[in-house]
Amino acid sequence: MYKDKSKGFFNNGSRCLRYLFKLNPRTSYVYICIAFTQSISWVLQVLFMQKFFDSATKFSTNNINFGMVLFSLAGLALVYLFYHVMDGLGNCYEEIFGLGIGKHLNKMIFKRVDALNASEFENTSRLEFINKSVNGSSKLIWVGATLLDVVFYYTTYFVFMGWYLFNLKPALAVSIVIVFVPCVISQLVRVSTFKNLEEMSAPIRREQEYYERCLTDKEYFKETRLLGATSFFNDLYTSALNSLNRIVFMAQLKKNLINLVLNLITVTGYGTIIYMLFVSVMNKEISIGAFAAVLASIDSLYRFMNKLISERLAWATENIGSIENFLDFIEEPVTNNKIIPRPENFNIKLEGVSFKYPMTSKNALDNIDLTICNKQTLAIVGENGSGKTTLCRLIMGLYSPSEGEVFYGEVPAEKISNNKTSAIFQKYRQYNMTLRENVEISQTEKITDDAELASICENSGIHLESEVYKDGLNTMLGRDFGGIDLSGGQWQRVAIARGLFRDSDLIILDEPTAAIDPLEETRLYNDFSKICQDKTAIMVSHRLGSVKLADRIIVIKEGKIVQDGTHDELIVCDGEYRTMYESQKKWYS
Ligand SMILES: Nc1ncnc2c1ncn2[C@@H]1O[C@H](COP(=O)(O)OP(=O)(O)OP(=O)(O)O)[C@@H](O)[C@H]1O
Repeated sequence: MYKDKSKGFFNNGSRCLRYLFKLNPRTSYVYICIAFTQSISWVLQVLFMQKFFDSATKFSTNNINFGMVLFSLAGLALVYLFYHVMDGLGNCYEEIFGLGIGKHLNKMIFKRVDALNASEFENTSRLEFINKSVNGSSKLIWVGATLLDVVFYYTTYFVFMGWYLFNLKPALAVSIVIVFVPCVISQLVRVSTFKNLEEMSAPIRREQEYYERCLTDKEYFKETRLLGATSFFNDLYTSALNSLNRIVFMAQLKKNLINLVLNLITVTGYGTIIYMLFVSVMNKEISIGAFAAVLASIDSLYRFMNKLISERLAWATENIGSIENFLDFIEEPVTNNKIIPRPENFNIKLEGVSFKYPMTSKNALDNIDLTICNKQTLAIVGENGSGKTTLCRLIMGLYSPSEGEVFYGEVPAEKISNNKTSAIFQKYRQYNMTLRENVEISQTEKITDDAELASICENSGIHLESEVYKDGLNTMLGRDFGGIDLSGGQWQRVAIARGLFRDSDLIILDEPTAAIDPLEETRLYNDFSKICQDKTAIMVSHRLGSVKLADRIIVIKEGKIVQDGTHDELIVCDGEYRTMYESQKKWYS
């Protein structure tokens, strides 16, 4: 949906390299120097090996003295040492290179994700694209490293070996082709086999992973056990696993049979090269040293080629697509720049606002006209799915209306910074951190003291003196790092404290008390009304007893406002509000 045509391997490869040099030029240049020097250390090994064998041969025919042999042996040893030092340095620098670029990439991706419009997360294909792009960020480093290696490491080595063999005997340069052809064929087979494998196995693997989650995931396993569905999921899991294994086995069999044939071709090629070398040395066309050096390097030549084509380039080809996603994502123009400062006192005005979720056909909100006065407390009520949460998100500027406009004063809400909006949602996060951190996270730069924090906790229904919070504000919450686990209602109070902690002129409470018992909820809403006196407050609740103190109540039905007034006004009208209130009255009497 977001990508009609791939930009191709070379185009994406050069984009990838541009980013490496842009993000951390020094690390990239050092990487190139090390790769080039590593390649030279291989080249030197071939030259010094020939030198050593030649001097040993000459010594045996009394043409040079033993000192010269020792000298060339020492040269060879030094070159080996140099090679191992460079190899170690190369391995170590690979890590540094990854970390050096990775930290900049992370910053870049966090910044880009932060600039996304919240409604983009509601579109499945957009969400899939974002996920793939985020995954592509780490791959960019290693595909970039592979491309640098191809140019500065592998090419240097192959060019030298081609030149060296050609100088010895032009026909020997053919050996490069002999090792190259089977590698390429094997790679082509591998790519097509594994592409098919991926296409066939991806849906089965997703199924299998899902059944595994149903059996083992923290969020599923209790209900799975309670339902007695363990063996049901076990059977589904095993059947998916068997299907997957069958497909993988057939693909592996095909790949290995083809590899076997190609290896036979390579062995035949080796035999030919050795025969050519033997004939050349017998005819005195090449020296014994050159014979030994070529013989020793043929194997490394094959390993080099195999690693380059079957591992490095194969991996790069497989992953270039996700890198393209990542780069496209990073380079997209950012549309939701909240650049206009927030006005001091403002009314919130919705003019003809409609909103439709991506990939749906019906408006979730339909032609809403509403003005919320500065410092007013507005309650939104209505049955499930009527549009309350959607309305809150539009008011906050998290979503842009499909039609109409939301204004803060005279300015569209989506253009205004929401640094002074606080929101407590029905689906809140449970952070595995201390109680203090869980609360302060809503405004980390705010300087506060324990007394203020304790009072916010108290207003949110967190009783610090209770047994639960043994270390007071420093009590670790959540099981992941050895903290205590709280009940749903207790976690909800922590989320409320988080929302109240943030300095705000607009606070939105979207059913933050659903897990709290009705009596406690009524108490909390009374407290909210006091706390929210100097700010605009929007509250959503299904329990009408809790919101009747609000300055104004609107009733939403099927995306439209059907009633608007105070509790006293609405209760005397024959309408939705009274019907809902009457049906709940028994809870409060
Ligand atoms: N992410 C989404 N994608 C598509 N449709 C959605 C999405 N979220 C909500 N909707 C639809 O929009 C409509 C309004 O949903 P909304 O969550 O605003 O209702 P609500 O009044 O807050 O419901 P509840 O009281 O159950 O929380 C519903 O019909 C719902 O199915």
